[in-house]
Amino acid sequence: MKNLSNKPFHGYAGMIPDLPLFESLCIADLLNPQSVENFANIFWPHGNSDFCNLVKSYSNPLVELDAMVKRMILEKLGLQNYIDEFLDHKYFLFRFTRYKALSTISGAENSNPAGLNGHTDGTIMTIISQNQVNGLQINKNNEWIDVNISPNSYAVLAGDSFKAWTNGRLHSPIHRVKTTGESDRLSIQLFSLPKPGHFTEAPKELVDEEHPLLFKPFETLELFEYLTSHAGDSAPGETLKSYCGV
Ligand SMILES: O=C(O)CCC(=O)C(=O)O
Ligand SMILES: [Fe+2]
Repeated sequence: MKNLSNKPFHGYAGMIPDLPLFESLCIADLLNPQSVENFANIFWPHGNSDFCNLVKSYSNPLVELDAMVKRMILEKLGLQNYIDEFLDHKYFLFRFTRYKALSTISGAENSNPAGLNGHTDGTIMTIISQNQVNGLQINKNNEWIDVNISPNSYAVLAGDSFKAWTNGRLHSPIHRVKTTGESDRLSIQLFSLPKPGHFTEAPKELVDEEHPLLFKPFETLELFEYLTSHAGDSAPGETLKSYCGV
C-alpha cells in the first residue's frame, strides 16, 4: 500500500522534474477516524500508535484554530447566520512536506530551483507550520515578501474557495517556496476544503449592484482537477477566474 489517491492533492506528490527539492505526503480526510491509522499503516504495517497520537494531538489544535479564524472572518463580514453551516464543512487534508537542502541535489546550487512555484491554494484556508528553515514567500504588488514563521507560530492563508465564497472580499495570496539553505525545510499544511460534493456559492448578502457575483458555483475537488490539468495555462492568481469567473 502506498500514499496514493486518484483525487488531486490527496496523496504523495514529488519526483517532479521541475521541482527537484519538493516531496510531500498527505493524510486525506484527516477527521475520518480511520485516516490517520491507514496512513501510519503504510509505513508501519503493524501500526504506530505513538505516531497516530502525535498527529492527532498536533492537528486538533490546528483544526480549532481553523474554526476560530473562520468564525472571526464571518463575524467581521456580518455573516453570523452562516457560521454554523460554514464550520460544518469539515474536510481536511494534512500534508507533510519536505524541501530538500540545495546541497543534496547535484547542480541545484547553480540553477537554484524553486521549492514550489507561485500559486494560490484552491482551499478555503491553509495553515502552515514549519521547522526552523524559512522559505515561504507571499507575492504583494509583484514583490516577493519573505514569511518567516517561528517554529511555534503558523501562517494562515485564505484560499480560492474562501475568496469565491466571500465574493472577492478575501484575497487569496499568490505564494511560493524558495529555500536557500544547507538544511531541509520541513513544513506541515492543514488544508481546509468544503466537503466533497458541496458547491461553493457566495451568500446573497455579499452580492449586490456594487458587488456583482464574481464566480459561478463550483465544487472544490473539480477546481483541484482543473488546477492539476491546466497548471501553467493561466498566470498564478488567475486560475479561479479562468475556471469559474463570471
Ligand atoms: O511549505 C509551505 O510553506 C507552503 C506549501 C504550499 O504552499 C502548498 O503546499 O500549497
Ligand atoms: Fe500553497
